[in-house]
Amino acid sequence: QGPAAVPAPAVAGGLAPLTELFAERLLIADKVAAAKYGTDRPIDDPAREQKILDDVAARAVGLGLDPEAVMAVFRDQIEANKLVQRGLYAWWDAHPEERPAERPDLDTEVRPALDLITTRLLEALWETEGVRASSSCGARLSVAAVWSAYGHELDPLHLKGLARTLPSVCGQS
Ligand SMILES: C=C(O[C@@H]1C=C(C(=O)O)C=C[C@H]1O)C(=O)O
Repeated sequence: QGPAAVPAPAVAGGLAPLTELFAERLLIADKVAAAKYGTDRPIDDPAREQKILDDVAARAVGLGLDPEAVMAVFRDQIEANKLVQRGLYAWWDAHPEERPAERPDLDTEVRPALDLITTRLLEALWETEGVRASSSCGARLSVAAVWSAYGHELDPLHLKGLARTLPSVCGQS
C-alpha cells in the first residue's frame, strides 16, 4: 500500500502532493542524521538554513507567492527535520546496534536530494495557493497528512515530525 496504490481522498482538496513532499523530505532526515552521526557536523547548521530560506524567498517572488509565508513553510520543514534527527540520535545513543552501517555524504548526496524537493515544494505551494487560503484548508490538510502518514507507514517519531511540518501551510502564502 502506498500513494500510488491508494488515491488521495477528494476531501484533501489537492493538498496531498504537498504532504507527500513533506513526508519525503522528512524521511531524508534519516540520511542527514546518518551522514552527521559520529562526525563533527552538528544537527543545526544555521548558515545552510539561511541559504535555503533566502533561496526560497527569492523564488517565491518569481512565482508570485508571498515570500514571508513561503519562508514560514520552509522554517517548519527545517524544524521538523531537526526534530527527527534529534530523535534518531537519541535512539542510536541508546541502541548502538541500530546505528547506521553506512554514512552517506551530506554535501554530494543528501543535500542535493533535499534541494530537488525544494523545487517540487515551491511548485506544490504555487499549485495549492487557492485551497491554502480557503477556510477549509486546515481540515483538508489534516486529511492529506493522515493519508501521507499511512502511505509512508510513518513511525511515531516521523509522525511527530510530520505534524511539525504543518503549522504554516494554511494562510496567505
Ligand atoms: C538537513 C540538515 O540539517 C538541518 C536541517 C536543515 C533542513 O531541514 O534543510 C538544514 C540545516 C540543518 O540545520 C542539513 O544539515 O542539511
